[in-house]
Amino acid sequence: MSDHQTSTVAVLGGGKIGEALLGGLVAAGRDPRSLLVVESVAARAQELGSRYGIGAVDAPEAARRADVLVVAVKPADVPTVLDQVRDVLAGRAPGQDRPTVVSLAAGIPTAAIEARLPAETAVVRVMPNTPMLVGRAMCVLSTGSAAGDAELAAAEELLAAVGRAVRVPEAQQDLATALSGSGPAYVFLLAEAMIDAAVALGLPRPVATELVTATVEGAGGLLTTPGSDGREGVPPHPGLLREAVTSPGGTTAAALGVLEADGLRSALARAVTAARDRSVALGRQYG
Ligand SMILES: NC(=O)C1=CN([C@@H]2O[C@H](COP(=O)(O)OP(=O)(O)OC[C@H]3O[C@@H](n4cnc5c(N)ncnc54)[C@H](O)[C@@H]3O)[C@@H](O)[C@H]2O)C=CC1
Ligand SMILES: O=C(O)[C@@H]1CCC=N1
Repeated sequence: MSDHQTSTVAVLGGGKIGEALLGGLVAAGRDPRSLLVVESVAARAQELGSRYGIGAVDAPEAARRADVLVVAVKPADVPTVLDQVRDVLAGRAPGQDRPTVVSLAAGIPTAAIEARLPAETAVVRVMPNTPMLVGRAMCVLSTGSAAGDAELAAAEELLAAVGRAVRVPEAQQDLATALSGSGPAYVFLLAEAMIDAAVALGLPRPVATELVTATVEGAGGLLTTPGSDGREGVPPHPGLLREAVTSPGGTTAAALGVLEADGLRSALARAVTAARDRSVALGRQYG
């Protein structure tokens, strides 16, 4: 990969996560002329072009021009899209010239991607999440067999522009997918349910929405601010933050009693397990 200021990043698949990456990079100040999108729905490619000033090309052209080739299609479409770039990649020498392939696809192991590409292609598997669009991504990275420190560091640097990036052993990727990849949806469902509950009790929807979204943002701020639970040198503990809200005999205790009795905690445990298992199954099916 060449220097990040001049490198070309091509995204294969301009859907929800492709847009989150492209839009997030542009919002972070990256020159849109260094970004390309490959999108099979022409109207969608046009939409991304007018929204972010990004050029649309076909897959072989992307493979010719890219320093980083991002795979952002559904797991079922990964084999097709890799087949579309394989011959061009084979014509570029591994190492400095051949692009690093960064896959965002849930469940698909690096070994399965490598098997569809020319030998020695550097592959980095990443599980991002949609807050990338607003520079608040959690990206979890692992390397394939041909990706060295340089490729991993370059991928990390690219993704650090749109949020946080951490390395994990690939064996942890399915669980990371269930936590941070799918996790925003759990929070959105919680927010939606809280808003609907308040509306049912008579609060106007715009007021309920403002109260809930500010509460989620504020709670996130406490969870991520060192020392917010009164302790120094360790990350804030969610349980201590929750205790601080819960007055003896008060309103929060009344609410938490219902949530515990209705099994919220065990439902979340089963939900994360189901997401992890689905990630493993996607890898078996399409990897
Ligand atoms: N949506 C999310 O929150 C996250 C998604 N992912 C992963 O990102 C990948 C994409 O997911 P989404 O963006 O949600 O899906 P999506 O369906 O919104 O986007 C996929 C896009 O790829 C396009 N496409 C399909 N085949 C193509 C081809 N051969 N050439 C060019 N374009 C093609 C489709 O037209 C579509 O616009 C999946 O593998 C998913 O597991 C990972 C983390 C989070
Ligand atoms: O639902 C999915 O399969 C993708 C992966 C993580 C978030 N969305």
